[in-house]
Parts: sequence; C-alpha cells; structure tokens
Amino acid sequence: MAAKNKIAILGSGNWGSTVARIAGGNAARHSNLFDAEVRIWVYEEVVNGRKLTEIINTEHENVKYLPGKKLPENVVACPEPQEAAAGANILIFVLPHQFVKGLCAKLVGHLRKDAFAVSLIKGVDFDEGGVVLISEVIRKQLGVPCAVLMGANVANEIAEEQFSEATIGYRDEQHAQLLKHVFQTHYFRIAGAPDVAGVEICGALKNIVALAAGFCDGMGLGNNTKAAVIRLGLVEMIRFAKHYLENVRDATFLQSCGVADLITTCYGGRNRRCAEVFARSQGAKTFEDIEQEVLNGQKLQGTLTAKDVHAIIKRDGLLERFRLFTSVYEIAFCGKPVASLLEDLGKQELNMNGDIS
Ligand SMILES: NC(=O)C1=CN([C@@H]2O[C@H](COP(=O)(O)OP(=O)(O)OC[C@H]3O[C@@H](n4cnc5c(N)ncnc54)[C@H](O)[C@@H]3O)[C@@H](O)[C@H]2O)C=CC1
Ligand SMILES: O=C(CO)COP(=O)(O)O
Repeated sequence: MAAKNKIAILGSGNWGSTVARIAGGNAARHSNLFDAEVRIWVYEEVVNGRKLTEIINTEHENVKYLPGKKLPENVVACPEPQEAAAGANILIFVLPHQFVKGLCAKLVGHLRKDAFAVSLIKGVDFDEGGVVLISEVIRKQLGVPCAVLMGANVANEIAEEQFSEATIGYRDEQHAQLLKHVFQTHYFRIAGAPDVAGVEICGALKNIVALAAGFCDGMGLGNNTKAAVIRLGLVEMIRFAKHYLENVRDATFLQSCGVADLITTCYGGRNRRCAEVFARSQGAKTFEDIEQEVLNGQKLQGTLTAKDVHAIIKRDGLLERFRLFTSVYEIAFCGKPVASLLEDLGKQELNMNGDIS
C-alpha cells in the first residue's frame, strides 16, 4: 500500500506559522488524504528563557512570530530539519530566501522517494547565467519537483481568517490538486496557473515596488503618487519577467500572485513599512538597523532582491529600462535622496500608443 501523504513545513516565521494553522487544520480535517501529524521545522532560538520549539509544543503558539494565534495541536515543532521532513512527501518551504540553500543542504539524502515541494518564498537568486528561481534552487539541490504558492497574503490578516486568495504555480497538475487540499479553506481560496516562473517572479519583484511605495509614504505623498508607482512597478515586473524567463503568461499578472499581491504589499507589507521608516530617517538609519528595530526577528526580502536585480540589469546594460528598480536600489544602498525616486520616474517619456512594453 502506498504511504499516506504527509506534510512538513520548513520555516516558522510569520507566514510559516500562519500556514501551519491552515495546513495543520486541513491535515486533521482531510484524514482520508493526509497523515494528521504535521511537523514544522523551527529555527531554534530562546524566547523568554525557553526554547521556541518547546513553547510551540506545549502552548501551541509561536509567541515570537505569530503571537496571539493558536496552532492546531497536530502541528509538531522540530529543531532539526531532517526530523521535520522525515516521512513527509509534501514539503512546504516557507523561510526567508537567503536561508534556503543552507536548509536544503541539510535535507539532502533525508527525503521520501515520492517527495515534492512547494515554495512560498518570495525572493530570487542569481548566478552567472542570470535569474535562478528559488523553486529551481530547491528542485536542483534536492532533486524533487517544486511548485510555488504566491498571493496577496499578508500573514497577520490570514491568521485572522480574513478572506484572501493565492495562486499555485505548477507543472504537475496532480501535485497542484493535492496542494489545493493542503491550503484551501473557506477564507483562503486557491487558484492554479501552469506557470511556475511567472507566479514566482511576481512574488519576488513586488517587494522592490513595495519599497518604492514605502518611500512615497515616508515623504508624505498621497494616493495618486502611490498608484503611479504601483503601475510603473508592475510594468517593470512584466518587462523583467519577459526578458529573463521563458513562457511567462500574461494572465498570471492578473492572478492573486500578480497585481493583488503588489497592491497589498504596497499598502500593508513589512517592506513598505520599513521603507517608510527609512525615508523618514533621512539617511540616519540603514535598512539593517530598521529591520532589527521594527521587525523583531522577521526578515525583509525586498532589499536583498533590489540588490540582486540591480546587479543583473546593470550587467546587461538595462538600467534605463528599469528606472524604478534602479532608483530603489540607489536610494537604499548608495545614499541617493529618497525624493530622487520621483525625479527618476519623471524623466521617462510615457508612450502615446497605449503600449506598455
Ligand atoms: N509574512 C508574510 O506576510 C508573508 C511572507 N511571505 C514570504 O514567506 C517567506 C518566509 O517569511 P516569514 O514566514 O514571514 O518569516 P519571518 O520574516 O516572519 O521570520 C524570519 C524567519 O527566519 C528564521 N531565521 C532567522 N535566522 C535564520 C537562519 N540563520 N536560518 C534559517 N532561518 C532563520 C526565523 O527563525 C524566522 O522563522 C519569505 O520569503 C516571505 O517573503 C509570503 C507571503 C506573506
Ligand atoms: O508577501 C507579502 C504579502 O503577500 C508580505 O510582504 P512583506 O514581506 O513586505 O510583509
């Protein structure tokens, strides 16, 4: 008899813990489909004198990253990733993208033969060849297929069970159908798109645009400016996706992973919040200072992505085609004044033919 589907969650931050509420609930509810126990890998740390894994396994709450929300009792915290992944065939990767290679290195040789992954990670990697999606990093390092799930998903709102949507980007339709059962609830609605690259790159790039939106907020600007920044950012996201990746579908940008995630992050995300603080500090604080001061251990993904994206578009002589991405990088890392964002955007001639290419 085939082994039962078993879910492991690799990562336990703000989104990882929220997803543990959802996947834990669904594993218990769909007992015909899933083993009830869901293990979650927790990067061990001491919180109020106790190990975080011990707190989660006794209080059923991640008091540091998702305080005030109970996790289902069938969610079991493990300090070692191999222990969390043992016996699981559905591996949910949900940790800051800078840590994914180190995690995968520990998992090599410890996975079930029929294991497959889904990445909820919003970031991107680069090598000499160009853009490397995080789902590709996972697929190559572990030798497992990897889908993605992205969307307009500010974790705290989903933990409140407010209605929202997400998009699964997949290659294997059977995996996607099973993943829908892992994630879907009455308040968290799942769509699919056979476009892993398109879904994933939207999730990574919108974080750069969110920094620009936060700069606008920090300068005290209003809704029209932010809407323009969101639109210009979306154009650059589409341009970047089409330039660097193959077969990205136009329809993907209209899914939750596209325009909806861009909007929610530009209004309610951590990248936006930290960029606002950065702009108000007028050069007195770095993003590293602000991440530590504002996020209590949570991590920014947009600044790293802005740096990496800038390196590749500079290498390829494309800075003029990506003025918003370039400007965000120069403001965040090169000491350019925040107001230069709008000067830079104002220098580009807009098309009179309705074209956005
Ligand atoms: N929080 C949100 O609203 C959403 C987050 N995401 C994405 O999900 C991914 C994970 O984010 P969150 O769960 O929010 O995490 P988080 O930013 O809330 O927490 C950081 C996590 O990193 C862990 N960590 C710290 N140092 C580490 C190390 N050296 N090695 C491994 N782990 C370490 C911490 O223990 C913690 O679990 C990110 O790519 C993010 O963009 C996606 C949708 C929504
Ligand atoms: O991805 C997110 C919402 O979908 C969260 O964005 P932040 O990482 O900026 O909070």
